[in-house]
Amino acid sequence: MTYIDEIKNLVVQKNPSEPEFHQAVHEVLDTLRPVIEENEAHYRRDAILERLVEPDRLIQFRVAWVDDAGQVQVNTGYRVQFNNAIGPYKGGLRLRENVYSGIVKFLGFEQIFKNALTGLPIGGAKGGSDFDPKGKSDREIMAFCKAFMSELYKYIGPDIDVPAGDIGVGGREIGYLYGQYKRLTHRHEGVLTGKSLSFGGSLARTEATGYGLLYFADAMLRANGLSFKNQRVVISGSGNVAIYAAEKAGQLGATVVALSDSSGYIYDEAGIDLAAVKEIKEKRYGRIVEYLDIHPQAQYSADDGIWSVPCDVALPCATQNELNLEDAKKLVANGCKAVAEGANMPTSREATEYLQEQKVLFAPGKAANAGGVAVSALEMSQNSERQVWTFDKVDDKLKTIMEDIFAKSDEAAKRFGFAGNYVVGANIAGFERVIAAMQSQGV
Ligand SMILES: NC(=O)C1=CN([C@@H]2O[C@H](COP(=O)(O)OP(=O)(O)OC[C@H]3O[C@@H](n4cnc5c(N)ncnc54)[C@H](O)[C@@H]3O)[C@@H](O)[C@H]2O)C=CC1
Ligand SMILES: O=C(O)CCC(=O)C(=O)O
Repeated sequence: MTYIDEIKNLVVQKNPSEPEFHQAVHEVLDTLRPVIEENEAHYRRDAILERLVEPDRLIQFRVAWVDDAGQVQVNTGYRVQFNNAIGPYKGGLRLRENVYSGIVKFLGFEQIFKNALTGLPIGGAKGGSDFDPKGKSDREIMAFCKAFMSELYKYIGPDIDVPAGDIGVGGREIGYLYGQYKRLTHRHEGVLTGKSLSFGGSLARTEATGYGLLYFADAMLRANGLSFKNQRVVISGSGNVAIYAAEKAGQLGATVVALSDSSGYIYDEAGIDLAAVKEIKEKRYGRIVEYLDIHPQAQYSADDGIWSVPCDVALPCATQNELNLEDAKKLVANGCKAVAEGANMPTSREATEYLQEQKVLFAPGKAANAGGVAVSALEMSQNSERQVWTFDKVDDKLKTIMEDIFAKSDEAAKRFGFAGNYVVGANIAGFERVIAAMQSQGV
């Protein structure tokens, strides 16, 4: 059995019933074959892969809070501090009913490579809870966030572990979490990113993941003789990543015709009115179907069929495994030329392989959505120097970082004979940086 196959089996055996974690590890390890085969003897001696797939620690805790009816509710909180070879642990917090250790571990594992690709000093982590924010009052959200931070604060710090947002965690939640951290520790410091501009947030962090996705996708299109000009774009989700991906797509000359949420999708042939979506999602915390109240000419489908909408470029920006083989076949049949992942692992492995076989350009999430965490690292820099940079300064740096990630992924793919396979390129480029740091620091 090869070293890689041994480790794949080990991960399944040691982490039973965690299919998302297995999926993320298997996909990465399989693409690393050429590097691992070249260095197998000393990687085995140093147990490099065994160390890479075993988190430094997984913290799990009870979160008890009181709902509006006076009933005590109990959720489970998690933080996986996966690997800090490159810098302090860094990665978001997800609030969603399906969060459990397998989701947190898959996200934390992906985050190691993503953060390495940014070139900035940040290690990999992720966390969250099975709390479902849908339909909760503002007071309930605050009560939950305070209870969550009352335990998490013991394990984090600006040079230890710096959480941020992910699904269900935006500026409002980061504010409540930060307030509780400050109350408990008596310290005003850069312990979270994605903060409001009024207390240490960075300009352009809100836009960063979506804008960064478009900077990466644009670099990929241009390298292949294409561009966003006059292209039809379909984007899943309508949260932070999707909204700002749509905004930048419009600025690059494309027309976004569809967006979704977990209940269904809207299709607007004239191009989605983003101001309306922002009003519904960022202010009212409403559902995407409400778009029809403002634009009755648009169509709404209460299903997950968004990938049947014809497009030139597809940007999955909602959640893991939301684009499967059947969806990929529909995209190809409709002439889709490129898929770029704004979400983490949104495309199933079979769908990814099918798209690549069909010569659809494919940008993997851990490279293409790294703009959010990259600007989070820039927020940490601003907090450390007690400075606030302009929007343009942060946005320029973001663009440079994303173009650099594309160049690194492209170069690594070519170096190992996989030109144009950005999945292989991104995994190898991220792996090389993490392994170099781990080896320099000994066991
Ligand atoms: N916020 C960030 O900076 C970053 C987020 N990501 C990833 O991007 C994805 C989206 O995150 P955010 O936009 O931050 O979260 P969000 O909570 O702001 O938005 C998530 C959106 O996806 C929709 N959604 C969830 N499940 C769905 C489904 N099965 N089908 C269709 N829509 C669905 C929700 O209704 C919501 O509109 C996640 O995979 C996250 O891990 C990746 C990098 C950074
Ligand atoms: O900004 C951050 O630290 C985390 C972003 C994140 O969770 C992600 O890249 O998936």
